[in-house]
Amino acid sequence: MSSARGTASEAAGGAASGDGGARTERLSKVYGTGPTAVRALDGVSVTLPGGRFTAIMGPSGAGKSTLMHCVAGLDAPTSGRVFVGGVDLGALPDAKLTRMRRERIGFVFQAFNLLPTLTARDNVLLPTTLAGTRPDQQWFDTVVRTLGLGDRLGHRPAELSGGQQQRVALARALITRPEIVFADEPTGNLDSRTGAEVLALLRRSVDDLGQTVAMVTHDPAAAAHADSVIYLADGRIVDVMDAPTPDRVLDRMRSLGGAA
Ligand SMILES: Nc1ncnc2c1ncn2[C@@H]1O[C@H](COP(=O)(O)OP(=O)(O)OP(=O)(O)O)[C@@H](O)[C@H]1O
Repeated sequence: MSSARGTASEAAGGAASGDGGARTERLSKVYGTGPTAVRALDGVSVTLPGGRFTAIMGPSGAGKSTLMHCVAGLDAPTSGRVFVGGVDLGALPDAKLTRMRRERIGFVFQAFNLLPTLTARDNVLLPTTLAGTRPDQQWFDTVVRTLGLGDRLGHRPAELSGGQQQRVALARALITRPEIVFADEPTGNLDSRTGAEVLALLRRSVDDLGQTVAMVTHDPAAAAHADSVIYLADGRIVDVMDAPTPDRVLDRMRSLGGAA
């Protein structure tokens, strides 16, 4: 299965992309009050289209983490709305929001965040264990095969390389077939070759498994694995680039003053 690739205007929030993925409407987030208040997001309307891989870039303090946390339901916006899979997060009572986060949103972090006492298999299955649901064995097998984890399932995290640990974390994020997977600097702790492998697997989860991925990164080479790149500066979207290449991303980052 191959993903349909949309256009820049879709990625920027123009055209509807069905109920898959996530989108925001005039999202604002202000931290604090009075003269010291910080407007981290300033009216951001963006679509993270279903079945696509979107990178989020921008200089330090641009609002990337805040955007990701608001769309993932980890932080409440000051104003505006967030939809994940067509569901308005702001309209959900706390218990339903928690369930939504657990079952319909996947996370991959720079620090892997695996439980050290559990095997790779039990780490992957943790979201279903916590939810008290039965894992879909066929999907589990597909994810494990796609990510090349078949012969590592009995290992604990300390017995795995960094790249293998990140693959377990990605499998865990995918096990519930979430509406969207958020990856926050997922290659930040990996050497460049292992990082490239993990990025290729994120890419494959979109192309072969039909998943939706949004990744925050400072790395132009990482962003070039995405279908499109959204650039934030001072809490606003300042550009969207389709079919990014490392050179084009680097040029754009330089012009925004955020090149590493
Ligand atoms: N909890 C908070 N309280 C106050 N200000 C905050 C808080 N979190 C973030 N900010 C501010 O909001 C702005 C956006 O921060 P955010 O972490 O979203 O940026 P970022 O683009 O992810 O940066 P980086 O690339 O450095 O991680 C910054 O000015 C930051 O200082």
